Amino acid sequence: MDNDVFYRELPKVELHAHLNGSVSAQTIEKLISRKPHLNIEHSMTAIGKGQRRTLDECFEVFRVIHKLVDTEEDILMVATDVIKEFAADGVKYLELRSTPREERDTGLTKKTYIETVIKAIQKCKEEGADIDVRFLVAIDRRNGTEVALETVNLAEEFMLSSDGLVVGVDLSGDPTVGHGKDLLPALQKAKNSGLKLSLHLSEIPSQLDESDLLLSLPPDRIGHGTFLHPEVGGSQSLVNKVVQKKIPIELCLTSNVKGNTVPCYSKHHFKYWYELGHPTVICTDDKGVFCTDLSQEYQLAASTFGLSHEAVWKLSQQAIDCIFGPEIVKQQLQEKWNDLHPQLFK
Ligand SMILES: CC(C)=CCNc1ncnc2c1ncn2[C@@H]1O[C@H](COP(=O)(O)O)[C@@H](O)[C@H]1O
Ligand SMILES: [Zn+2]
Repeated sequence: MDNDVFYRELPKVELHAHLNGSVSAQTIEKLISRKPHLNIEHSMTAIGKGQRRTLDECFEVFRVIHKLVDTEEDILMVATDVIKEFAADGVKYLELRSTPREERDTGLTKKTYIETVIKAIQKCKEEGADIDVRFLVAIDRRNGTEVALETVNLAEEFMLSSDGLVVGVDLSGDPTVGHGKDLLPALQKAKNSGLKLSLHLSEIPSQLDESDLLLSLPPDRIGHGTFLHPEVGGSQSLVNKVVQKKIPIELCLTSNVKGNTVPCYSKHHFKYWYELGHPTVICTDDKGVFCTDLSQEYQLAASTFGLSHEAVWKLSQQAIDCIFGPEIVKQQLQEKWNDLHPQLFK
């Protein structure tokens, strides 16, 4: 089997995808044609092959995309397109995350924002897309304690009313802004109410105290964890906590290389955690902004670290254990993987 075909056909689980960072070039074109007066060009919303940016520049890209995605219609289209693209890439289970924005930015209340994403998930299901999609409501760390609490309250409400679609909360946003200690009460509240937590942790150096504090919750999954281990200025005690609590880490290779927090693919911390035998899940982060998809990320991990097709299969299958969806969904996915195995390894 052709290598590209193998990676596309490989059934995959995507657990770390920010909605507005996942918007494809085709969808951006549609948005630009809806809003020509904004004078936005596609080069302003994506970081191409071989290009790298500072973190600040990356976050500027999100501001541009947010200008393009500012009505209910836009959000519905963007979410629908993103879900269908993941499905076309062989993703069988997706946890999408997105930050409900302030009403002044979108004309939508935060509640309607979440409802619109849920509507897109339901629409894709009705249209028969072969993908199970769940939603994590995101907290932008720069907005502080009160907004975080407001977001958690909404997530709690939707956890009960969305028929199991809202499963958790994400903590993300510019890691150089704000401190986790201000968000701890909101995150603790979310956890107490049964929401799962996926937290961006140690995405930049010198966040040891914050990481230590947030690990005490503990989170159910970690996003990036780039600077947790001692080889890059983290600490053995942080690593021990993550290992003892078996907290899965979501790893996004291209995002970290293009965002300049990792010097090159071969120095990516995938190697460190994979060799420890710790649960790691390959993810895209922002497939639109970083011009990638999940098949490509698996392929890059395999070619960089010399993984066989069998090892890659195992990696994608082990991701099932890390989902926030219920046990029954894990079983269904295991069955799907078992059914598809002979096709890929004939
Ligand atoms: C800068 C860089 C290398 C990005 C990748 N690493 C990231 N780190 C933290 N937060 C992120 C990252 N990528 C996306 N986000 C969050 O996701 C948002 C975009 O998706 P959404 O509007 O929540 O639907 C961004 O505004 C930001 O809050
Ligand atoms: Zn992220």
